[in-house]
Amino acid sequence: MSQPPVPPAFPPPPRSEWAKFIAGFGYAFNGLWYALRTQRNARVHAIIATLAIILGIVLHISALEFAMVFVAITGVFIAEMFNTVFELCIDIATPEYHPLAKIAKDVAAGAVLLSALLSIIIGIFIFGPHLLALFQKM
Ligand SMILES: Nc1ncnc2c1ncn2[C@@H]1O[C@H](COP(=O)(O)OP(=O)(O)OP(=O)(O)O)[C@@H](O)[C@H]1O
Repeated sequence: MSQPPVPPAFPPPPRSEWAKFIAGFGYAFNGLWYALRTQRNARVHAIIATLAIILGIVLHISALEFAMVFVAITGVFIAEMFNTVFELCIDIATPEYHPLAKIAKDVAAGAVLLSALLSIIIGIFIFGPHLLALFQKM
């Protein structure tokens, strides 16, 4: 009996090295979009990041301060995306309850929490003095 055609596990490899390089960006943006689309925390980070950037513009923070704000924003996103990767890998490996799966997911979530706390501290150090100066002027 003839077998139905098996779909390729991955998209067929692009031809040239340049096409592979460009396709790599496409895959990376797919990953970024997946995280924003499916992860509630990533969307909350995106809203807070936008507000922080607007506040930075309004308060005229320096270029170095902006650089720190972007480091904090990117750090939280990177942690959130790795957390998503771990969750997906754990769900593939252990769809049922497993105490080690629980620990792995909790540790990954802890890393996101840590990066969020760090960004709050950075935010206080950067925006605090500007907001204080603003209120003293009033
Ligand atoms: N397979 C499992 N075995 C044991 N405990 C699990 C398992 N899957 C999830 N858990 C527990 O449930 C918690 C939440 O897991 P879940 O995968 O729903 O993550 P989440 O934080 O809700 O994900 P999201 O970031 O998508 O909202 C984990 O931190 C872990 O304590």
